[in-house]
Amino acid sequence: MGNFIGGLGLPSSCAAPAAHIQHCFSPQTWIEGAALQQLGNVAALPGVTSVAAFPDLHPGKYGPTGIAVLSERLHPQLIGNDIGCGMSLFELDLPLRKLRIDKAVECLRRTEAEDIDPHAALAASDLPTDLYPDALGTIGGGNHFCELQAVDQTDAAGEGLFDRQKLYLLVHSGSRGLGAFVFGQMLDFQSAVTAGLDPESAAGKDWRRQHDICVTWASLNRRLIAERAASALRSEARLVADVPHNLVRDRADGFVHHKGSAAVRAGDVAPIAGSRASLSYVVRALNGTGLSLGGISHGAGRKYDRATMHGRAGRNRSERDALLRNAWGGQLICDDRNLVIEEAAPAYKDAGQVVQDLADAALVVRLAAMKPLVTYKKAMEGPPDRTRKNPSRERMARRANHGRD
Ligand SMILES: Nc1nc2c(ncn2[C@@H]2O[C@H](COP(=O)(O)O)[C@@H](O)[C@H]2O)c(=O)[nH]1
Ligand SMILES: [Mn+2]
Repeated sequence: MGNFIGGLGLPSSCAAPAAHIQHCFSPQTWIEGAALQQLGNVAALPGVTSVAAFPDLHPGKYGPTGIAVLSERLHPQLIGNDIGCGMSLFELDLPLRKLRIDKAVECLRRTEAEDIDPHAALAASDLPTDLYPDALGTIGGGNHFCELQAVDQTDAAGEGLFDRQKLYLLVHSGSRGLGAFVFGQMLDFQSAVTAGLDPESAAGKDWRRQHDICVTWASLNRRLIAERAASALRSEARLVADVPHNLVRDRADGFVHHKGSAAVRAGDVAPIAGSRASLSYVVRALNGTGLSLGGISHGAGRKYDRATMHGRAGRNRSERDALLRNAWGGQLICDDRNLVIEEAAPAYKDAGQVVQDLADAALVVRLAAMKPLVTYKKAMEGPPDRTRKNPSRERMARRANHGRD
């Protein structure tokens, strides 16, 4: 067996003819060489027939982020552990003029303490009521967030859709420990890592069934986070858009794997996140997405990895203090000093350029630019502890191994 390359687990000796790669970004966009190498590896995976790469493309642990991949086989490794991760945008029935940022910070800090009934929510979503109930309505670590936003600018195509007097919530989260558990099981199954899964095999069907559960759970999670945040702000949240970016979708000619690419259909409204100290955008997907495998960017994408950021930002106390505020008077809630640095705005590409590239490729039309007012980020979490006893995890394992009970 050959060497493993690019973190993809693809043996270098299985050199299949690489699939066509559609580059949906301009020369102005920063793309790391390592990401392009990983992209080439993806195109050579068994069963892969077409790949689209978006301007937020950057290297990842198991392959690049910012891609859509059409394949006749299922490749769980392309999706990774945060199955169903996505961005959801909500409008709050709270006027911007009433906002006191310091007060909102205190309220949003209590987001995860707000009362919810996870069992009832799971039942209403046709999910088992014991499926990671304690994790529901929680943001998770890393670059997941819950952010209070206001409209900075509306574009002609977005006129009437966004209210400059209102507040909005952008929630980025996924399937938490549930997705990590499903992916962890897959990593134990080495052949899936290298060759992917036959969708008709028992293992393929099993992963797909668990994947679908994770996608539903993750969407519910974002909704409950928004409900909690809205309740902490004494307000109600109305869903504007819920767009997952780590999942598989069916097509007549195979399976489209979205890894860090928003899964859209023409006409859909989708958020494209920037950073906590730069603008995020809302776009409408155009017919051109038929040619990009139904994918567009969901964020700006990383420019610098976490380790590199420690030499670039927050090098002294005043720099670190400055990282807690932004140009719109916005504030960051984050108790993890490392995360404050690793997630600083310069860690990310320019979301404005990302949107411009997508518009130039006739994939989207811009609707609005949104400014960050309060961003809530949670401390980084370690890798999932797969040995700890957890009743709902064990039930999930039983389901995975023996089918539905
Ligand atoms: N508005 C904000 N956007 C943010 C923040 N932190 C990160 N980001 C953007 O989200 C995506 C998430 O990428 P993923 O690969 O983890 O799904 C990232 O590309 C950034 O552009 C934030 O605090 N606020
Ligand atoms: Mn994500």
